[in-house]
Amino acid sequence: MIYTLTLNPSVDYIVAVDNMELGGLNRTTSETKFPGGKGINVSRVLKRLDINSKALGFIGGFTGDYIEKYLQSEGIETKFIRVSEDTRINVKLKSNQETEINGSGPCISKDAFLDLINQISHLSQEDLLVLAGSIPSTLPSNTYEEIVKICNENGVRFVVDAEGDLLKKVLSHNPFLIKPNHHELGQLFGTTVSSCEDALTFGKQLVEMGAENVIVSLADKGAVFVNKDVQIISNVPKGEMKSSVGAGDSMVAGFLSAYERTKDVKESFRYSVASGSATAFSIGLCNRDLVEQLLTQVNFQEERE
Ligand SMILES: Nc1ncnc2c1ncn2[C@@H]1O[C@H](COP(=O)(O)OP(=O)(O)OP(=O)(O)O)[C@@H](O)[C@H]1O
Ligand SMILES: O=P(O)(O)OC[C@@]1(O)O[C@H](CO)[C@@H](O)[C@@H]1O
Repeated sequence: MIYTLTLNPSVDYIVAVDNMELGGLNRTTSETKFPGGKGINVSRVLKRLDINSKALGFIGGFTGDYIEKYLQSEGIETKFIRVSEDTRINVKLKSNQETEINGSGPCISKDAFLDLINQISHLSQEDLLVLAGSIPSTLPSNTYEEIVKICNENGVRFVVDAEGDLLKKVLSHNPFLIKPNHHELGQLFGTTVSSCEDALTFGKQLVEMGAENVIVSLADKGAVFVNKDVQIISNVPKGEMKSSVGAGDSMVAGFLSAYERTKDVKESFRYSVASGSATAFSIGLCNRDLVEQLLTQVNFQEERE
């Protein structure tokens, strides 16, 4: 079973404003809301690609109720731990540019954290855990490391989609898959990554540091895949960009969905790119029809064994 863990879920409130004026009264031209948080997005896209998963994490209050009911209405199994404060609301503002305001999220008590550790301890070799997103400030900063150590003790494969130190510290524990974007990759190495060639160079280093499979996304510039056997540079499909929220998470879900079926990393990477772009071309997350339509536009420009 695939489990996704979202330590800090959100209700994503996506609003469009023409010519946003800071300090003035702005009125929306459209508004919509969805359950969010990176792991939850992975579960939602997996479901659309016909793969079941169970969503774990902390939720609270009316926003937490909204997320749980929404996921259940989509047929996604959940086993959230309740906390006393409300789950955060993240504002995604679409105007001349995309601007995001992410909340800091509820306080997580020691007991709630121990409940989570207990859940993770019950996963087994047949399971895969996706750890995605930021860690609430009330949890220790080594929370991901603590969780992946338990995974390794029990033979559970895990995927990490997180930034900076969170990602760096799990590398030596051998994640099955990581997916930094080019900014995050640059941050890790104290440099700027602006081309697919650069991304390949640093992606290879992440493999040497312990990651089994690495995808680096570079928004409209392409994407790269690296593991110990193969290095691939891919284009990304062309289309009308609607909202990039969840595009990276969709890449993780696209990869895992195809890997579950084929165990073929090249095919899984093609699905990953098509799923990322399908979400970028949608308000909300991608659907299966668009992913399959875009697959025909994913071309590997370079492939080295
Ligand atoms: N302008 C675009 N045109 C086509 N595809 C795009 C575009 N922007 C993003 N994508 C698709 O989305 C994927 C992920 O984009 P990006 O590199 O922005 O990841 P990210 O920063 O992790 O995303 P997120 O916004 O979810 O944090 C890309 O690999 C690509 O498939
Ligand atoms: O604050 P975090 O945990 O880093 O990111 C949370 C978030 O921005 O990531 C998702 C998109 O990837 C959104 O659904 C959500 O609002």
